[in-house]
Amino acid sequence: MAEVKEFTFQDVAEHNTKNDMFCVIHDKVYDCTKFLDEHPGGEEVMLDVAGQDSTEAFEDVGHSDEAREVLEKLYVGELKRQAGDPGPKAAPSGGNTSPSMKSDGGLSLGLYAVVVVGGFLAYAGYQYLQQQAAAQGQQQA
Ligand code: HEM
Repeated sequence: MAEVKEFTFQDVAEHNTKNDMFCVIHDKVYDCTKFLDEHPGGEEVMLDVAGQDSTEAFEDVGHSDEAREVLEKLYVGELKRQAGDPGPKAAPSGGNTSPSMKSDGGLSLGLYAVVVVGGFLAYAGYQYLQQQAAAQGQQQA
C-alpha cells in the first residue's frame, strides 16, 4: 500500500492557478484542478481559496454529502503543519468542545462569586441582627 503523501502549507500554496489548483479542507489536501470547471458554485469562489486552507469557505456554504463524496475523489494527501503555521480553521464535526468548556468555566466562576458574596451578606446581616438584639437587651436592663 502506498504511503500517505504529506504536504506543507508552502507545498499547497504552489498550486494556486487555474491549471493547477490544490486546496486544504479539514487538514486534507485536494487537487481541485479537474473539478474547477464542474463546480456548481463556479470556479471563481474556488480560485479565491486556491492553494490555501479552504475549510471555512467550504463549510460556510453547507455543502451536501454528495459534495463531500466528490472531495474524496480529489484527495491527494495530508496537510503537514509546521511551527508557525496557523491552526486548523474548524474542528472536525462533533469534536468542538472548547467554546462550551469556556462558557462552563465562566458560569461556575459566576456561581462561585454569587455564593461568596451571598455568604458574606448573610453573615453581615446575622451580625447586625445580633448587635441590635444585644442593644435592645441593654436598654431593657
Ligand atoms: C473541492 C472543494 C469543493 C467541492 C468538491 C465542492 C462541491 C460542490 C457541489 C457538489 C456543489 C453542489 C451543491 C452541493 O452538493 O452541496 C457545490 C455548490 C456550491 N459551492 Fe462548492 N465545492 C467545493 C469548494 C467550494 C468552495 C471553496 C466554495 C467557496 C465559497 C464553494 C462554494 C459553493 C457555492 C456558493 C455553492 C452553491 C452553488 C449554488 O447552489 O448556486 N465551494 N459545491
